[in-house]
Amino acid sequence: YMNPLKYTWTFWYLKADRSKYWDQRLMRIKDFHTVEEFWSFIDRIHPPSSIPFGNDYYLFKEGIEPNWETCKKGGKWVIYIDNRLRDRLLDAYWLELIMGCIGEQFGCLGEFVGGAVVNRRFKGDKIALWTKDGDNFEVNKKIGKLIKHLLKIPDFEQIYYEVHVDAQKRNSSHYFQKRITLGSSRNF
Ligand SMILES: CN(C)c1nc(=O)c2c([nH]1)N([C@@H]1O[C@H](COP(=O)(O)OP(=O)(O)O)[C@@H](O)[C@H]1O)CN2C
Repeated sequence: YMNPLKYTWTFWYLKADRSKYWDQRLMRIKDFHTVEEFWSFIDRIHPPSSIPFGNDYYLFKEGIEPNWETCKKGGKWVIYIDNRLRDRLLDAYWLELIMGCIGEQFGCLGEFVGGAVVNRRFKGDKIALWTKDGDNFEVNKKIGKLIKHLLKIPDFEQIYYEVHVDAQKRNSSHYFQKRITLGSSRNF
């Protein structure tokens, strides 16, 4: 007897390939309806720490494509992984976050969750949780606190919320627009 998931989740993979447009590089890989299906897949693929730089993993609810167009009203909590700690933290954070998603650890706030992302980047890896309503400060703040709890991120470590509208506008002049910051700044 298989354990059904509350939602169906879809795994996407994005390969770094400068010769293709971004949306042509995003590949839908597999849907999961049960816990067993999900873990047998996750156990078989490379962990984030061993995929090439420039590649991404996405685990999103079925029907929600992991792109700004589909999620235009939304935003994302971003966790920047310190390069010195990437070998220890990247895989651990990713597993905690995807377990939190499929395991409905966000409780009634789960309906606001779109999915989880890991960006493998030479300059520094990132993990993100996309939420559906970029302007719902209360909900997003509660979700941010749950992320820190689930991933056991120390209080002083900062995580940031950015809305996709700002991410789209970002270029050399714009920096990451921190709509919400959770965590006390290091320099007290
Ligand atoms: C429909 N469409 C084009 C489009 N639709 C999208 O939804 C979308 C993009 N483009 N993205 C492109 O990737 C670059 C890196 O973002 P990054 O988040 O990987 O972060 P890095 O700067 O590589 O660390 C973004 O600057 C953007 O060019 C990202 N993205 C989500």
